[in-house]
Amino acid sequence: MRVFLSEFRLYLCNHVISNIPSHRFRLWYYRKIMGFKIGAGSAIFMNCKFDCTKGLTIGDNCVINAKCRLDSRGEIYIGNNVSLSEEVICLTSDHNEDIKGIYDRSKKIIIEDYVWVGTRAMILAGVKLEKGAMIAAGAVVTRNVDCCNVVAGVPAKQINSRPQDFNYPTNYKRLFQ
Ligand SMILES: CC(=O)SCCNC(=O)CCNC(=O)[C@H](O)C(C)(C)COP(=O)(O)OP(=O)(O)OC[C@H]1O[C@@H](n2cnc3c(N)ncnc32)[C@H](O)[C@@H]1OP(=O)(O)O
Repeated sequence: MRVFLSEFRLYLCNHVISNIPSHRFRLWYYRKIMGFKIGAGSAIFMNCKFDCTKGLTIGDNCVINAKCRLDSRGEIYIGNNVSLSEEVICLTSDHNEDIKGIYDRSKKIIIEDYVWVGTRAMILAGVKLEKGAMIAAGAVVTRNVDCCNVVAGVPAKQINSRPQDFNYPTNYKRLFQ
């Protein structure tokens, strides 16, 4: 019964709640029913998917754009003023290839303040994106990214760096999105 209720809560989250065009209602469900910690002024746009309850912390004034997948089985920590573009994937769990059979392992993802992640980028388990890092569209990030570095490609490598100017607003909400 416990497993059924837990799976049903996740089903509702990913297939019903995520389709409701109300930021306020979705945030209520994510905070109260899913147990996510979400700061003031942050928004999670429609059709985002999650792999479990709890394990997700999002700071203030962040935007998680539509169709992102946040797998918080190994915990995801997101600081303040972070922007994840559409269809970004953060994966904290995989299988340990060194052991015969299938053995799950999970590692925490940390995304610090003012990080911007481009569309369809993928952040893998154990990665830390330091303050102000920028991830190009479509990058697969397998290693930590230093403060203000811009990385692109598969696997992601540094292509540039950006100025440490963090005095800009990052949060916004759009109707019916
Ligand atoms: C919040 C929102 O929803 S915003 C909407 C979402 N927008 C996006 O996802 C767009 C993300 N933007 C990008 O990916 C951009 O390419 C940026 C910001 C990462 C880099 O832009 P710039 O600094 O102008 O880089 P620039 O275009 O000069 O390219 C530098 C090099 O990196 C390469 N490069 C740039 N972007 C990428 C990419 N996504 N993947 C692979 N290589 C890339 C370029 O080909 C170039 O290589 P070269 O020097 O060998 O020719």
